[in-house]
Amino acid sequence: QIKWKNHTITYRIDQYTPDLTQEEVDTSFRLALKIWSDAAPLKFIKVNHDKADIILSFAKKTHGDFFPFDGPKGVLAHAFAPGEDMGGDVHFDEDEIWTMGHSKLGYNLFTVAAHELGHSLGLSHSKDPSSLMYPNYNYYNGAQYTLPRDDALGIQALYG
Ligand SMILES: CC(C)C[C@H](C(=O)NO)C(=O)N[C@@H](CC(N)=O)C(=O)NCc1cccc(N)c1
Ligand SMILES: [Ca+2]
Ligand SMILES: [Zn+2]
Ligand SMILES: [Zn+2]
Repeated sequence: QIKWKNHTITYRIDQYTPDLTQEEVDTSFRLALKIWSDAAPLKFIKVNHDKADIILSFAKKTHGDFFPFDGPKGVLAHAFAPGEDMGGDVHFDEDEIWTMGHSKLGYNLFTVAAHELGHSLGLSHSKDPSSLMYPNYNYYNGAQYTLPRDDALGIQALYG
């Protein structure tokens, strides 16, 4: 199983989005990480300039890996499974409109980040339509969100 050996995992935010304030992006990511550290013995530490396991950034179209983004809609973000270098990194498609609340127009950053970080931790897609790791986007409110059972079982199987 591909997973992080060390349960203390560092993360760094390299590129922000003009759609939200830096504070809103930091909060969305912190809440998304908390979903997972509440379900398994994991500790996330934010670093600013040092080496980090998980690097989060926003990018458009071709952006330095073999998975160029596709403009508005379609692919919203992608994440690499645990490992060295790009392993664990998360890229968000800057051509999407990133939101804090629930707006018809854009995509909720917390929700997408929570899903992507599942991949960064070693989870793949789930067939359970109610799960966070289900392939298609469903909005979840970060403030009162609890991880669905299928995802909790998944993360426990890796790090429990
Ligand atoms: C083949 C992959 C690169 C697709 C890509 C994905 O799954 N990234 O993790 C993705 O952006 N999928 C879209 C599919 C779509 N456009 O509905 C998505 O919403 N993924 C993020 C997401 C967010 C929240 C919940 C769930 N279940 C999925
Ligand atoms: Ca897109
Ligand atoms: Zn990428
Ligand atoms: Zn996914």
